[in-house]
Amino acid sequence: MNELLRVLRGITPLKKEHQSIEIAHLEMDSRLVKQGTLFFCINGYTVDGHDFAKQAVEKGAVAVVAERPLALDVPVVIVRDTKRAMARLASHFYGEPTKRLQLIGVTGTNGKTSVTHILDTMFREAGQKTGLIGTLYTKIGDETIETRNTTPESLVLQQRFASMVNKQVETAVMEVSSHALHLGRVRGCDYDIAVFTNLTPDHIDYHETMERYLYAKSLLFSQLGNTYDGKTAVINSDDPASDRLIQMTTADVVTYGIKKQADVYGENIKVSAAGTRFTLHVFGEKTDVQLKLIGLFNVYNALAAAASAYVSGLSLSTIKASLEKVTGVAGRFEPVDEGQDFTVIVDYAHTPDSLENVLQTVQDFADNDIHVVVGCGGDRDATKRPVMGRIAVQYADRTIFTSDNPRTEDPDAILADITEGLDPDQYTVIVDRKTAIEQAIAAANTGDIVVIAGKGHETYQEIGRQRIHFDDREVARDALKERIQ
Ligand SMILES: CC(=O)N[C@H]1[C@@H](OP(=O)(O)OP(=O)(O)OC[C@H]2O[C@@H](n3ccc(=O)[nH]c3=O)[C@H](O)[C@@H]2O)O[C@H](CO)[C@@H](O)[C@@H]1O[C@H](C)C(=O)N[C@@H](C)C(=O)N[C@H](CCC(=O)O)C(=O)O
Ligand SMILES: Nc1ncnc2c1ncn2[C@@H]1O[C@H](COP(=O)(O)OP(=O)(O)OP(=O)(O)O)[C@@H](O)[C@H]1O
Ligand SMILES: N[C@H](CCC[C@H](N)C(=O)O)C(=O)O
Ligand SMILES: [Mg+2]
Repeated sequence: MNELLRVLRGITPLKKEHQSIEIAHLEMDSRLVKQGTLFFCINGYTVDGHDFAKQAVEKGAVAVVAERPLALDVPVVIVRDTKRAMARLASHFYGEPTKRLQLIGVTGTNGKTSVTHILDTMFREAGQKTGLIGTLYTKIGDETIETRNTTPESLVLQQRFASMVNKQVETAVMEVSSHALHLGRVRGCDYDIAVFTNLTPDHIDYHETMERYLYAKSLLFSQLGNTYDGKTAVINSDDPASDRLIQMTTADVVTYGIKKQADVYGENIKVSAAGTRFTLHVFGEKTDVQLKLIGLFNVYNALAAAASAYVSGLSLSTIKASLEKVTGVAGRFEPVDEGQDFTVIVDYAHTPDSLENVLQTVQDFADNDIHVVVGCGGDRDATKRPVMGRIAVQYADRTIFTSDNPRTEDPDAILADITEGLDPDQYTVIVDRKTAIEQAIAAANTGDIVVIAGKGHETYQEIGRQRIHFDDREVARDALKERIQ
């Protein structure tokens, strides 16, 4: 244990008889403790991990890291911040795995899942074994592991990276949420490339102001390092936050965009229902690209990925080939097709900006009416609700407001926030999401587009503290079959 703890500064030296204690595992959840574990007491939002230290010891913890003295039969190492100590010890315990991989972190309000998947396709196309950590899952090569958070806690992260190193992964791509940055989950991650997609209102419940939200995002760029050692920040120069983020890092900066001058840019963009065409310019070279992905926002995602891949040494021909190969990510602009004569799209838009982007895209090629089914999650940023309400009715010919994941909030109260200030003639409220989707599909005519927004890939609905099975795509498919019969 002495060897492990030596990386921590400012702790009381271990007693001699404790120095040789063998640490076989690190754990922050008492329920998962095994014999030989070093247990970290984390004071969380719901409970205080210090209250579970005794249980951890009963289950086999041989030492505990805590923020205050605890009466236990095992040594208690006192630190100022257990989360910080946990990140430090985890990266050391697992052999600093991120120094042995190319690590790319992607942050921003929207597009993280999309960009990480495009990058994953690119590195695979280049013949590399890849790892991916994000909203949908963690992937190591072709093995998929379920995850609860978009960006897991440091302990889990370092363990996953170690597993990637063991399995000869060369490049790992991960989504880095603002929560993770603020809570220090990614301390100890040695990023080679940090990517910024965009910053628009979301998570104000957590960060309180846009300024603090931006500050949290900027931590990824300050974390890139203070030395000129081949690290690169890849920044969307069309986003107003770009200057601030560029200032936060001394790493090399590569910009991408469409509107302003950038190192990597797209032009001649043509969006259609079949895909998106554009000319990709990368540091003076150019090539035409035919994306299967739809929408201007996906050009941004493609540019972010292209710039990062190019920086890491992939050729323009590999970049082009993989961009053309990328199919949609689950729940992102995902069509549900049962042979009907109108279009149904399930999309994870759960922020004002993403909803507007998706509806704008749909409007650009819609021949007939646009129907939208949308709601907002409970126990989450309430300020986005009326804004999303206004956006929906602005673009749609027929809007049904419904429940997303109400969680512990009253669904009617969430819907009242969404519809605040709207003309009641512009929308219908159907609290039950299944009924809302069924009605939207029943009302669609030839050539219409039905957008079901907010839950994308999610296969559950959280009502109260319960999670029930729910999948927008399944419900839509059943409704389509019913209609066709
Ligand atoms: C607000 C928040 O971020 N909460 C995270 C936090 O939970 P918490 O603070 O409530 O934890 P807690 O239940 O109080 O437990 C405290 C400690 O006691 C321990 N414990 C608890 C019970 C027990 O019996 N024994 C025990 O030892 C726990 O293991 C933990 O170490 O720590 C957990 C473990 O890391 C996270 O899973 C959890 O994320 C929850 C699920 C969450 O919803 N987080 C959201 C806000 C979030 O982080 N979202 C971003 C994506 C956002 C986006 O961009 O879309 C993400 O990265 O996922
Ligand atoms: N670059 C972009 N700009 C704006 N909107 C986007 C962009 N890319 C995707 N979107 C929209 O945002 C939704 C979420 O996209 P994606 O899952 O890639 O983002 P994310 O940042 O991973 O989100 P989350 O923070 O919830 O994990 C998509 O379904 C689409 O509607
Ligand atoms: N990671 C996002 C996902 C939101 C998805 C939406 N369906 C909701 O439940 O609000 C969040 O936790 O804010
Ligand atoms: Mg995501």
